[in-house]
Amino acid sequence: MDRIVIRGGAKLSGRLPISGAKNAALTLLPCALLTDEALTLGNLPRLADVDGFGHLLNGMGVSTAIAGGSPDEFGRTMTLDATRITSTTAPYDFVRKMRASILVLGPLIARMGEATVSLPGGCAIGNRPIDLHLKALEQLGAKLEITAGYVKAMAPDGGLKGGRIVFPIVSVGATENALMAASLATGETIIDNAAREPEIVDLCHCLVAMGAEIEGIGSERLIVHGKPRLHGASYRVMPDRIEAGSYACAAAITGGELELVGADAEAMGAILDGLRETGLHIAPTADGVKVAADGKLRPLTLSTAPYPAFPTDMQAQFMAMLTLADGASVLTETIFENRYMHVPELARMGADIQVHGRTAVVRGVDRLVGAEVMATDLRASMSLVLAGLAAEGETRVHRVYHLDRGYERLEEKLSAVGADIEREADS
Ligand SMILES: CC(=O)N[C@H]1[C@@H](OP(=O)(O)OP(=O)(O)OC[C@H]2O[C@@H](n3ccc(=O)[nH]c3=O)[C@H](O)[C@@H]2O)O[C@H](CO)[C@@H](O)[C@@H]1O
Ligand SMILES: C=C(OP(=O)(O)O)C(=O)O
Repeated sequence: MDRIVIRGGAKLSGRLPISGAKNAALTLLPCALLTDEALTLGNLPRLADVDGFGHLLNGMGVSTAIAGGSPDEFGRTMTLDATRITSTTAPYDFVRKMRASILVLGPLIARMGEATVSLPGGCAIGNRPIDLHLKALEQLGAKLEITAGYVKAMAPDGGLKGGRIVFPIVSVGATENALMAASLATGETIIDNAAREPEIVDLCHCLVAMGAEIEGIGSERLIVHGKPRLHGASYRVMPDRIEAGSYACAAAITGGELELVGADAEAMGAILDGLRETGLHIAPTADGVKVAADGKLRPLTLSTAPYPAFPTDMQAQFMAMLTLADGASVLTETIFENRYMHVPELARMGADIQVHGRTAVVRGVDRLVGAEVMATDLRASMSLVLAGLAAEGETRVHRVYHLDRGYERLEEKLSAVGADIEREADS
């Protein structure tokens, strides 16, 4: 299995391109199932999850053609054609590797009247049930049956009907499934307590480009006027705010300066606020956002919560950065119950972190020391890379496949701005 080897200590500086957003891509790809015309998605990041989703759709009879994308370019354009859907099943093997596979459920039942999708089960960061996805689809008239680890969903005669969905807690994925299904349902659907993440806004804009009618985009109440059919469209995936935030942390932890080319500052509100609080200078540029460290990092207190608050997907990277701050930081994780798997690994590099339930107290230390560390999930992996960039000596991050789910050619991007980092393959 590949490893990432980092010799820490280099200050990063230069221009670093930001890829299309993984979490937007993973909800735009299943939109292809909503129409018998072609959907072309540009700026798709080259990630294991995007490839995996393409293969899942191929298994359903969707053809995928990739245009452009020479090996030295970032991003690709994919045209997906779901003229004939030949299977409405998402098998266990896909869903267990990529939870976002559950996002085929809404589109399939809306267009085909049926879907059989493996239950995803838990994962390294928590339990992650899908009850809210299922309840939302029931509000649109779907009949559900759970057998042998699969959820089998059927639409009533005449298809899904608009309804009222009130989410008891904010869920990104359940809001996405509800939006896609409601776009092809008969009549009006009101979704209350909808997630407001920028990736949801991206999904709404793509659905509108396909002929959907949605009111309240970006708010917690979405009103969808269902259409009998949607048509093809061309849509460009938004920039990845989590990737951009992660590389901003890389500039901060190495005392460097980076221009994040293509980053969208507007979508990064709470992330940039947090970075500013640590003392990082942040300025918009014509091409993106420039971030520059200025002396010792200041500690901070933050809590993860749904957008527009601080995202759980940035908690591990901030924690790595704050291990070298001048004082004690307090981080509280409110979204996933088990998202501190990086703590013992950071501790092996000299970090001083105490976890009490959902809260972690990070006391800044003077230095980190390189070590062999094990990545447990995507953002935990990035936190170890960040620590490695600042640590004395060599860090080897094992189980790199997690990083390949969410960071397009990480070692290439980082070495181009001065990091001493390489991928070591098994001989
Ligand atoms: C592919 C993608 O976009 N993944 C993101 C998405 O995941 P995902 O869509 O899975 O996350 P959710 O927003 O649904 O999860 C939020 C919380 O709701 C709970 N929940 C969710 C669904 C449900 O049916 N029942 C339930 O109890 C979850 O366990 C969690 O505690 O949003 C998360 C929260 O911003 C991010 O960390 C993930 O990177
Ligand atoms: C948790 C994440 O993704 P997923 O929902 O795809 O597991 C993430 O991107 O940090």
